[in-house]
Amino acid sequence: MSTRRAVLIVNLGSPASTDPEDVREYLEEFLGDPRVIDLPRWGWLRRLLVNRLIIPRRLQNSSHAYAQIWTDAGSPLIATSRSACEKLAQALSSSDNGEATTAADAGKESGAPLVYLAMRYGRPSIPEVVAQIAAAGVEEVLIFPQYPHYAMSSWETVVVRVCEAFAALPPRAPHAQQVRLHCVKPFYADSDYIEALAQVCLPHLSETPREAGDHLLFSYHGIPVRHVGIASLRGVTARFVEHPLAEWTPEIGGASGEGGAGALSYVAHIEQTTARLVARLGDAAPRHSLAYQSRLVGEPWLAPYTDAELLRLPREEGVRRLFVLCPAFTTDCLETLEEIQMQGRDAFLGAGGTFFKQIPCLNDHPAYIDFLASRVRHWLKKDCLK
Ligand SMILES: C=CC1=C(C)c2cc3[nH]c(cc4nc(cc5[nH]c(cc1n2)c(C)c5CCC(=O)O)C(CCC(=O)O)=C4C)c(C)c3C=C
Ligand SMILES: [Fe+2]
Ligand SMILES: [Fe+2]
Repeated sequence: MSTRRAVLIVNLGSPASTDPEDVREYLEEFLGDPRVIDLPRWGWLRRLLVNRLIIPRRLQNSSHAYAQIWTDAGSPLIATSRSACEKLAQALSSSDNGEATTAADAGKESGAPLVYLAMRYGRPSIPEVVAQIAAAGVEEVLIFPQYPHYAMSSWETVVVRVCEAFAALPPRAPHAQQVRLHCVKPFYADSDYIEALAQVCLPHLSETPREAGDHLLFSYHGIPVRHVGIASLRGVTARFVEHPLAEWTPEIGGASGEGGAGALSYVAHIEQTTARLVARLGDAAPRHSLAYQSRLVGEPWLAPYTDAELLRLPREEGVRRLFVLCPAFTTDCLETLEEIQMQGRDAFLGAGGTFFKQIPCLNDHPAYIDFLASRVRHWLKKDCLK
């Protein structure tokens, strides 16, 4: 009998609704994650700071921002992630490696890998989806965090939470103790990922004739400067030693550079994505620069800041027409649809710009589905850890 396999796609997640109480619950889970807000070290003091100071100050603005982007299908991030999962399952089912089915078809017997979707915060939660995976008798799981770049607050917290959820399954859960976990590493330089970005960008860049003041801004989600190079294995149990984090342990905390000492550097990953995409776009890309968005107050975050750049570029660099690409987000979400597409556009046009285009994220674009399917096929061929 063939091994039962599943792919677990994990994205960040959204509140259940734009109601301030749902947004509060979501932010409490998100900002209560010690890999997101890691100071102060004492849990009780951190919870006090997050729940009594940070969240009350953000709640009204966050709920309003979510209301601006909410659709009939709910959160764009969740709806788009669902669509990408369905398309991935379809793509795999037409491949040579057997058929894949979405988790909704799990009752039907087949040797095919199942495709599951979970959110790091909110629902469908990682523990509930992990319980479904165990109940389906799955023996091998490919964790696929939807983050191209390593950060403790994104890729790592997803992987650790999945490991914790498997470890917490009751011992009698079917196959709970035998499930083998593998994981897709941050894919910042993967040629299929870069190609997918190029396929999304090119039509937008060529939509209008090129002009002298054109500029392409790469806007990545920021993190506190202090987080660069931090990685923590807390929560990854010895049972999951096949996990690539174990393979990377000696490299954690190193300097920048690919593959060697800086394998977990967010900034090194971002520079690689930018350089490779610019090389791929060639003459199709106008002048470009890089900035970091979505910072919280309280300590220095990676700079330059996108909001400041949106004012500086027209005022000091003579930029008139701006394209903004956000490659840290695989799915359009609050940070692209509201912060860039709404607030960013207003700021840039108000500062003298004449044209503003937010290039969509990869979402469920066929080239992104090709990339997802290609990573899964590598795993099915058992060479995912090479
Ligand atoms: C792309 C990777 C992400 C990293 C790294 C990241 C780090 C990080 N984020 C916060 C605080 C917030 N982020 C918020 C929204 C948000 N963040 C990401 C991705 C990354 N965050 C996404 C995809 C989203 C959008 C979710 C959606 O529902 O559409 C928010 C909530 C919105 C708000 O109130 O502004 C907060 C807060 C920190 C502190 C951090 C690293 C330390
Ligand atoms: Fe964030
Ligand atoms: Fe934001």
